[in-house]
Amino acid sequence: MRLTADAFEKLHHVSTASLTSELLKLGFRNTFMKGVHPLKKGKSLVGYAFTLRYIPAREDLDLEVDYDNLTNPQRIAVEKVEQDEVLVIDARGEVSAASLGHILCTRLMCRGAAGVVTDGALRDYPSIQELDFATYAAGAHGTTSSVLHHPVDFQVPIGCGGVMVQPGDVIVGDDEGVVVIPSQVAEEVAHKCYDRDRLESWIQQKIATGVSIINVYPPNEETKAEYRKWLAEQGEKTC
Ligand SMILES: O=C([O-])CC(=O)C(=O)O
Ligand SMILES: [Mg+2]
Repeated sequence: MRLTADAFEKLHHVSTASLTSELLKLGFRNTFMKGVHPLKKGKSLVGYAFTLRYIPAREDLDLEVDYDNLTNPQRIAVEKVEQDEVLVIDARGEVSAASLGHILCTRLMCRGAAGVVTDGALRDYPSIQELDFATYAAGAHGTTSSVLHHPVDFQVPIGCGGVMVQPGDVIVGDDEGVVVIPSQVAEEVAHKCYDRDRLESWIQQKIATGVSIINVYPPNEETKAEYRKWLAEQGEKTC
């Protein structure tokens, strides 16, 4: 299920914190990945999950140093990720070897991918930071993936940072971290969250002038009316 262009764009302008609150209202409590951080601050991420699952490596199967692009699920996945998709890797939170590195990130960027998210590590970390590409990881490690990880399949449900990710779920990242939005609610959540963030930034500006949180955060009917008036003055349609 794909988002409207409007909803996709709005998700670039909402915070992951706000998204977790909107998802909580719908009953989703576990949506924010633990321990997964942006390599590049100020680069937001919005895209559709393309999942890749790693299991622990074993010496008889994972001794390859020259990965076979035709048989290795990691390499096959990299050549399948499409425009606006995010490669989300289940690395079991293991950061003692990389999930992938600079060249594979570059290939994904050139394929039009929106970004890479792993709950493991990335290698070539300083070079990846130089790319104009949204990348999120739990750490940096110079060692190649096959020492620790056996890529086993892709486009299956996975866990990443302690959160379930289904292929096609909407992934949103900001400087705080990464949120997973179940695809069936993503359109609704995008619009509600955008409206919520506008209201909250108006409230924050009001609180910064020294007024009490009482009746303002959360807003009572009077404060809501004041906000609607302000929105109308901005020439915006009210929500
Ligand atoms: O061999 C690897 O782990 C991948 C790698 O360094 C890269 O993508 O640049
Ligand atoms: Mg490399």
